[in-house]
Amino acid sequence: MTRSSVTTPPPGAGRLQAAPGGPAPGSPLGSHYGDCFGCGERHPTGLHLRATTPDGLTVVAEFTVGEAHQGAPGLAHGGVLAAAMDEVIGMSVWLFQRPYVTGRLETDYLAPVPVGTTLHLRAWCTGVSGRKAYLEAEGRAGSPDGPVAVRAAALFIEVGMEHFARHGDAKAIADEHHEYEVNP
Ligand SMILES: CCCCCCCC/C=C\CCCCCCCC(=O)SCCNC(=O)CCNC(=O)[C@H](O)C(C)(C)COP(=O)(O)OP(=O)(O)OC[C@H]1O[C@@H](n2cnc3c(N)ncnc32)[C@H](O)[C@@H]1OP(=O)(O)O
Repeated sequence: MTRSSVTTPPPGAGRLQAAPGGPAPGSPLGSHYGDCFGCGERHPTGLHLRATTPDGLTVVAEFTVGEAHQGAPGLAHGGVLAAAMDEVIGMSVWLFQRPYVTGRLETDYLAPVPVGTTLHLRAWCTGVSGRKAYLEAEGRAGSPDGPVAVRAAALFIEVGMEHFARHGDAKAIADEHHEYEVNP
């Protein structure tokens, strides 16, 4: 992965620790919002990512490229592939058990991805420093050990739940997140 200094953990960055109350190895990771383009089950043309954590420290998910995801005829749009990487990395909020948002996302495109291809996505954390989390992801075509078609490196920033209330739809978030106080 070609990554910048912004997405490279600084010396002394900590490792991701399994958070108390976090998902057990083998657990499915839920959708954070039903209308989310990445993971929402209600979204008509979204990516419909369904993720699990094999070990409590990484996220795996699948995304099948559909007609609604094209850029060039018959091929996935690069922005849609970036969204898939953003989403599988973003699913790590369940591992951290804290809300994070994308600060920076860097993407390498290694091969075109035809409509109908299932991308096997995996994301992992390379370091944590204060509010900053450094994460990487890859998408392999056809099977979990298929050729890597997309890679990404990201800087995610921890926010409070009030971030979503202040900038977004507080009621929609509260309706789906009874476990958190959205507007403290
Ligand atoms: C069990 C858990 C439960 C979770 C439940 C969640 C439910 C809620 C629903 C949803 C979840 C999330 C959905 C996931 C979807 C996939 C992820 C996305 O697509 S997220 C959307 C796209 N991203 C944004 O919209 C961010 C927009 N940006 C911002 O809001 C701000 O810029 C923010 C919060 C990122 C930072 O703003 P500041 O004011 O809080 O903090 P400052 O001081 O600016 O930054 C903190 C540190 O980070 C660095 N930083 C921030 N952005 C950077 C950047 N782009 N490049 C380099 N450094 C950056 C800064 O330099 C600073 O570093 P120094 O502490 O000084 O060392």
